[in-house]
Amino acid sequence: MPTGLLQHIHSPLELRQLKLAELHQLAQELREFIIDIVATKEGHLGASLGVVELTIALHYVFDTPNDKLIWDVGHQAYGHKILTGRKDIFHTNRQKGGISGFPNRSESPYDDFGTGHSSTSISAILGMALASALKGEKERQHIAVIGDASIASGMAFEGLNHAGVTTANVLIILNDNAIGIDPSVGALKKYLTNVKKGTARQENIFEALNFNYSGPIDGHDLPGLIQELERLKTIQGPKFLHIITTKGKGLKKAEENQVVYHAPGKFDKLTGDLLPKSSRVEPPKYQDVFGLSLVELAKENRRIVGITPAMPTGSSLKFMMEQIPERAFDVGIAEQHAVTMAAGMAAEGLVPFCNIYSTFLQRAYDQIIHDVALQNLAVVFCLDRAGLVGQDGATHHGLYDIAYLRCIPNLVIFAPMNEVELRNIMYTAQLGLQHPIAIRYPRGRGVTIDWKQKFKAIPIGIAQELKKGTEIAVLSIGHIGNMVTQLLEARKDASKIGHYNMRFIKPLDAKMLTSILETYTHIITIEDGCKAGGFGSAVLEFSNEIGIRKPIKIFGIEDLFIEHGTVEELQSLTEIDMLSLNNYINSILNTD
Ligand SMILES: Cc1ncc(C[n+]2csc(CCOP(=O)(O)OP(=O)(O)O)c2C)c(N)n1
Ligand SMILES: CC(=O)[C@@H](O)[C@H](O)COP(=O)(O)O
Ligand SMILES: [Mg+2]
Repeated sequence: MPTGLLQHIHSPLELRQLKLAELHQLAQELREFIIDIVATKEGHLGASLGVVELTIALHYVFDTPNDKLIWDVGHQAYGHKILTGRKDIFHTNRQKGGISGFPNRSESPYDDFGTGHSSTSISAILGMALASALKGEKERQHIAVIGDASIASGMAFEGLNHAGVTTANVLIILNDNAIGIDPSVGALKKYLTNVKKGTARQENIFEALNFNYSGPIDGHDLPGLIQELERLKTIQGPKFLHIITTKGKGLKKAEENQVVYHAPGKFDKLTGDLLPKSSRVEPPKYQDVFGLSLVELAKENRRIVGITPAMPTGSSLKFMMEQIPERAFDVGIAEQHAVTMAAGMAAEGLVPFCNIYSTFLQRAYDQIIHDVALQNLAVVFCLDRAGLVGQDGATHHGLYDIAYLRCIPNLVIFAPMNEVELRNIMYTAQLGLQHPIAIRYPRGRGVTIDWKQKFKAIPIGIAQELKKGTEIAVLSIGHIGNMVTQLLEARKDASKIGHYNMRFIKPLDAKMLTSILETYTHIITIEDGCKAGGFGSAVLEFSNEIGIRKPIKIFGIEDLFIEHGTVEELQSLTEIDMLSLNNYINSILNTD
């Protein structure tokens, strides 16, 4: 429980009663409180620690929630949540049934706009400012806080480009800590560094875009920040404040290792030391199987290139960036650019492995269709974090990729059941595939300790019969198939149940599916993706088309957004878990 000044703050109203001289103490208490909770409950640490002073200053100066405030990405909004009435429930952050790790309109009137994906804040705040103007609410202030990595994204530029020719009352605050999750990249990063050093040769970009620019100023100097925000409050039209902060500020370890402490897991709140992980030998993370296998393949095949939009660590493309830097590209938070750049490379005969989290690829949909699939360019999409991702929740689950990709002509879609299949499909994809391919795999670990086996090609469109049965066929796609295997191993009547690892969502294995539909009385499909338009849907369509109709039960995610929790909790909530599958099988076989 917080003590001191923080214990009395239940909303910004109480914050505004404090004297300026007391705010420094409040900042210290807020930092300690964030560290205290995140140390045991986990979450995004560095970004929130870096904006403690800014958060206090914004709620001190502006009339929130009447004035509008948007946090880009929203992973830095822990202080905001704590100061706006959620201090007592902050320990439920990212837990099932608890508050979200990101701003969420349904959670608080202070969360003006839901975020999670980056670079949306400028467009959203401009929309709100234009709406205020149309409604005659002339006094209302509109503020967006955006990081240096997020502002480099195309969508942020689109917002700036428009805002600059309006008279909208917006204040864009660039929180420049020179890092995203990994170090920021690109020409804009260089430009911002030059501005900070006073050596920028060009006219100020933001002034050129018609913003009233101020800064750079020290984002940890509370009195200075407050003074500047008070001044900007009196200026009408588009304004831009550039502040410099340190990610992880106030926890030495987090300042020193900003990549790890972006989201460090559990740590000692006093020393900052990460808590030791289990010493058990575990299967590798899928992301590492991708990253390490890509290096192996790229050493043999010089046409292979790797691409990540700002996730070298999360995707493990960092291994290739370290070992073969000339062929591995971090393009910044620029999913659309990443996809079209991959298309360009494929057009020139390279084999681009474009690794994008399933949820972030949503942003590059037209690029997949128009730039890749329509021209049948052999880009290899590696979709990490496909399926339920856990505590990041609704903004980050990768539940839609099967549905949004399945309708695109030319595209092959594959989901590995384990690490060996991931390696083998990567191997297959660089052998001269004539089509683009999407390979979807989940967050977390696989199932195979001995995963580094010799590469073997996987024939395109061929599924795998894992086990024959007599009555029910379970058709699984991807990693969730391991849960089916486990269940069948535990059932005494397993001889009645067949299990098929379908591997390809597209093209479906028509021969095997036909034989399954002819042989079994009941079909079950299971996937960690949305039901609508998903893998089960594809099986239903197929059965309808060939005119062999059997009862087909689809296990997948209903037409609802799924909040946060552990993956296991969410699987059970969405009934794609072992118990639900077991119960359904019992209901068919009349057993319990
Ligand atoms: C569209 C999109 N792509 C990637 C991400 C993953 N991501 C989350 S935070 C982040 C870095 C943000 O850096 P910055 O804007 O500088 O904020 P900071 O963490 O430094 O406060 C990235 C790449 C995302 N949330 N949204
Ligand atoms: C805020 C954000 O979008 C990322 O930090 C995301 O939480 C990363 O997810 P992983 O932990 O799965 O890499
Ligand atoms: Mg940053």
